[in-house]
Amino acid sequence: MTDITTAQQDRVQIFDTTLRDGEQSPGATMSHDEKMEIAGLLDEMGVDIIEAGFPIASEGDFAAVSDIAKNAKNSVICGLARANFADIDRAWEAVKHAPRGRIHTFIGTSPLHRDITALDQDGMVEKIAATVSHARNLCDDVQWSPMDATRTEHDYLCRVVETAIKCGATTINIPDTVGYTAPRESADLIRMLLERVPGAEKITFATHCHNDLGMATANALAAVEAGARQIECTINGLGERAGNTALEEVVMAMRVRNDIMPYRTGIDTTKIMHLSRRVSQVSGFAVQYNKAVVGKNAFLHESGIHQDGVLKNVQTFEIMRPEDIGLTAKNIAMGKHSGRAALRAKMAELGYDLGDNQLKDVFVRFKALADRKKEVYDDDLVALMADSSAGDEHLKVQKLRVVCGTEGPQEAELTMAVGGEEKSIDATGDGPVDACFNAVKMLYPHSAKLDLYQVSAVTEGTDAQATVSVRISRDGTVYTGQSADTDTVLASVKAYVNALNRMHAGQGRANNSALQTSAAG
Ligand SMILES: CC(=O)SCCNC(=O)CCNC(=O)[C@H](O)C(C)(C)COP(=O)(O)OP(=O)(O)OC[C@H]1O[C@@H](n2cnc3c(N)ncnc32)[C@H](O)[C@@H]1OP(=O)(O)O
Ligand SMILES: CC(C)C(=O)C(=O)O
Repeated sequence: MTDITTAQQDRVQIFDTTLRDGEQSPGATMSHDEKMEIAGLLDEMGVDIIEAGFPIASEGDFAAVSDIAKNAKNSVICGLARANFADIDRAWEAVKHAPRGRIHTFIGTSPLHRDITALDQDGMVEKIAATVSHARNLCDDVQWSPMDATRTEHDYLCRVVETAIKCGATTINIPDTVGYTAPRESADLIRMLLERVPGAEKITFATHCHNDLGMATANALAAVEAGARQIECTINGLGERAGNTALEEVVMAMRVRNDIMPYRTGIDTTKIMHLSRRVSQVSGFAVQYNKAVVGKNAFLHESGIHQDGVLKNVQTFEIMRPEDIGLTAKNIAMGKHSGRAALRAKMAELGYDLGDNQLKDVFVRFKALADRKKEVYDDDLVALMADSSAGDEHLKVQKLRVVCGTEGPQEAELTMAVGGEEKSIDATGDGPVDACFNAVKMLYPHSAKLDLYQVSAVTEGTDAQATVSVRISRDGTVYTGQSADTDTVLASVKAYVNALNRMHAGQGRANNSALQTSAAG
């Protein structure tokens, strides 16, 4: 017979905040549709709680959280709120549509944050009592966070946590807001709260770590060992500054080292790779090659001794099986002679369930790519999917010819459909990309500013595809575009046009422009 108490004690809830804290990374904007897609994938993967946004922040955030709540299947949908009634009411308005909704309210409790909100210790306790009670009157599932908990005096932290529990909080999250703590201290803090706070045994403690000193994963796991039973994390560790605890890292650590960390999650780990790729694509944040679990090199072996070992027994240099995170065995080689059945099967391996119409479109583009490239790798196909665009776009690149080289100025001849009307222009610039962007702007005059232009090679070789991310902004709203092609200049123009199409369709996000501080002053 299963020991139910032990089983429950071993279960760690995964709270994903890619769509809230992750999206707070400067520049990591996601459109409404992209958020819906990512939330659907997180729900399917078995994430227990999805923090879908900060509903009072903007109409766009409110709409995203409401729509995600309406479409939720298994996950609890959570909205963030500051310690005031207006934020809490707005969060409830958004999450109440979910089969299970949660309000997450917070306030900074450390001396630095008490100064900012101009509250003394007693005043803050009163505010916490009033706001947590208000949230609990609206919703049965209330999470409360003392922001900057790891720099809050212990006695005061115990007092505020006790207040929140008494007023109805069901989860208490202990954030290491600035990535300041270290593993032993992270564990000691949770242990101290469990020992000292009356009622602590009735609620779930959560851990929310940032990676400023590279310790977010270690700190989260240490908190779990001490009794926390919810980890807050993001896909690829996306998040403010150096990011949050990476979901894939904590989940795989508990799975691979279950001998010393005997905890369970509800995550279907085979969905990790697909989510990692999609979040990277939609946020425009590339995953570093040597990133734990999901980096391009995580299962690659180049040096002879390692290759020899892996060939004789893969466990010599691999502690996880690639298929456990959804990296498929490459037994279907894709090339110009492949047909639709193989493409559909390969795409399914990569996590894309293609309907008949989508397969038709992707197949045409796959064949065009296979004609230009000797081998079509999995990453090429993923890039091809990122390049999928709707047929009814306002701007469409039709023809492009570029002259570049040592004899400047570089020139671009561009033909583009603008609202269905074909237009052509010649333009010059400082380099081929500049010439092309100038041509686009002459055919479609606009006042948007180019904030980011980023190119990365998808695979190796001179025939590799380039993926290009472009970010533009206008009147405080940010629009992103992506494209991939073996022709880097064409990929650049298509990514730019993709961002402009989103601007035309009003699919942007308010720009909480990043403040940057520098040690140099
Ligand atoms: C650690 C974290 O990740 S916390 C979440 C951070 N995320 C974000 O801030 C993203 C979304 N934020 C936004 O869109 C905006 O900041 C808004 C809409 C929430 C607020 O915008 P504004 O009203 O213009 O306020 P602004 O951003 O300038 O300042 C924040 C205000 O909230 C107050 N505040 C901050 N945290 C809290 C809190 N937990 N409870 C109550 N008040 C708070 C600040 O003291 C400040 O108040 P003030 O305007 O009276 O000085
Ligand atoms: C809102 C809180 C939980 C937060 O994001 C932090 O403190 O980092």
